[in-house]
Amino acid sequence: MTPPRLRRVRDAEAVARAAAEELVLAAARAVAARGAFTLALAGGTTPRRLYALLAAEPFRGRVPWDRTQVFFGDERPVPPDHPDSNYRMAREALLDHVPVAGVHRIRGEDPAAAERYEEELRRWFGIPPGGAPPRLDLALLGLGADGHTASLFPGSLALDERVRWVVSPFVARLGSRRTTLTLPVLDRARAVIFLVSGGEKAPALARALAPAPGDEPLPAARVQPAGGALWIADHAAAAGPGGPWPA
Ligand SMILES: O=C1O[C@H](COP(=O)(O)O)[C@@H](O)[C@H](O)[C@H]1O
Repeated sequence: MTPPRLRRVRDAEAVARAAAEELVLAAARAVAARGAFTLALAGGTTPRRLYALLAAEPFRGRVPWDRTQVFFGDERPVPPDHPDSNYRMAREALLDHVPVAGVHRIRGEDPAAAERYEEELRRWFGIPPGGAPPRLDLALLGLGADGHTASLFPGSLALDERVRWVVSPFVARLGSRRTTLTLPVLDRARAVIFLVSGGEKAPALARALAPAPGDEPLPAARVQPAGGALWIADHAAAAGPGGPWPA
């Protein structure tokens, strides 16, 4: 397994900028190799700045949007216009402003959201029943202060899912259902980038990158793509105990 890499940058703005540069490179590589760029967006608070940066020059002009297919890592159980919707956040910050080739939202409001999204992935990637999970070119992820990523929360049975690509676990601490890509899909991604900003994330980041012996791995640390995940964190988030981490 390739170990995770950590890039420490000054602040939330620098996290967004570094991630945008990585995204431009991943997109160029994907389009050169396969003619399309498949991207999974993260929800939550941290990636909004990245999306806003990508929607404006110079980044807007550096991404081959007309070859970009946008997917989502997770979604709340709400309709697309709800203030909690990951899709709405991404649409307002980015998708309304760039000419993407395709947007594949998770229908969080639909009780069959997971089955429908798995079918959508299967159809778009042209994978027959029983085939291996899709290989996204880039999956963007966040880190919750509790160590969750996408909607894979600590203690969730969804973390042990090996067959389904998308599941809708009930998250007891939220008292609601979430829909999320599973580890088999996230681990197949050609590149995975975690965006982490703010001191409240420092203990989780430290535990994810440098777990104490015998520590139960946090959900975010269980994402282990073949090429190793890149963690981009600001100084406040990277100030936790346990370093030095692989850089
Ligand atoms: O990967 C993700 O992480 C977040 C945690 O995000 P935060 O920046 O709001 O703390 C998660 O809740 C989100 O839905 C997800 O895609």
